[in-house]
Amino acid sequence: MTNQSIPVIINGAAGKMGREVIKAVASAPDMMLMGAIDTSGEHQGKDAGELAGLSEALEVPITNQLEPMLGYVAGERQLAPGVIVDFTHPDSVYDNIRSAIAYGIRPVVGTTGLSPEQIKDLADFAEKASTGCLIIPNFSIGMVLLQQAAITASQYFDHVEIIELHHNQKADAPSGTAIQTAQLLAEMGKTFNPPQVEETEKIPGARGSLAEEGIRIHSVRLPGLIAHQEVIFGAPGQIYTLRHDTSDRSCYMPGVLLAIRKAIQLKSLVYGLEKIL
Ligand SMILES: NC(=O)C1=CN([C@@H]2O[C@H](COP(=O)(O)OP(=O)(O)OC[C@H]3O[C@@H](n4cnc5c(N)ncnc54)[C@H](OP(=O)(O)O)[C@@H]3O)[C@@H](O)[C@H]2O)C=CC1
Ligand SMILES: O=C(O)C1=N[C@H](C(=O)O)C[C@H](O)C1
Repeated sequence: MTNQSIPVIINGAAGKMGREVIKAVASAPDMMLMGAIDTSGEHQGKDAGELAGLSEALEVPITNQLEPMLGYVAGERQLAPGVIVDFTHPDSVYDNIRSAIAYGIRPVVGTTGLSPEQIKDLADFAEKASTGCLIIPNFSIGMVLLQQAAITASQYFDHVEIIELHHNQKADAPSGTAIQTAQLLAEMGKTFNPPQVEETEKIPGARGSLAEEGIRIHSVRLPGLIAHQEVIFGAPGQIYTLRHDTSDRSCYMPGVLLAIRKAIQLKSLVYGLEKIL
């Protein structure tokens, strides 16, 4: 660790993703973990390293004091610019990002559930503050590749639906990844799924949620799942299915570390891992 190391705060440190990020940051030679924030009552004061399952303590206690931590890292002028990684909850992520930018700490955000209006507002705020901010709906390289394949396929198929499948602790639906995938296809400039018949939903929601440009998203929540997505294209006589499966949350860590390194170079908001690869 040197003064050139990137100071990192993890918000949501006691959660499923937060614990993975603790391990990843602790093993990155160019980063130092300076703070571990979590509102969960049962973990206050515990050592972040021990909570994440490391054999040695990191001497970084879990605390719920976000603003004092932002102020402390912002005040460490001899260090590189600070970064806060956010894997918390859709209800708090907007305020977390605004607070971090106000202190000049760069947010790297994995938490989903932000509305397009909130993302626009945050982009304006980051631009005015000349502060880097990354909002990444999915940090896995496999999902970026799936989305690129889907963009290619969408040039040749007019019919497509998305199925996303997640563990049943997930707060938001549809997933941030499915929404982003639909947005990327919608940017191709065509309307998908022209109606073939007049449909009636006998049970509301049977046909899933209607995202941009006629693309439907179906959300499955079950114990035993982690994070999975299918993009299914159909045409007369053929089906083309793209599928990504997460079997371990460590798959997100190369993307998280890349985003932390990128965040200190940026002066505005970037949305999507594909923009920094
Ligand atoms: N972009 C990506 O690649 C990925 C994104 N995600 C997203 O990340 C988010 C977190 O996922 P996951 O780790 O599975 O969720 P968890 O519920 O396991 O972890 C979230 C943690 O944050 C805590 N928390 C909640 N609110 C706050 C707050 N305001 N301030 C600080 N801590 C808070 C929770 O405490 P408590 O339990 O007490 O509420 C919990 O410990 C979700 O939005 C998920 O969709 C997940 C995986 C990959
Ligand atoms: O909650 C999760 O687990 C995940 N959330 C993100 C999303 O909503 O897309 C990313 C990944 O699917 C895992």
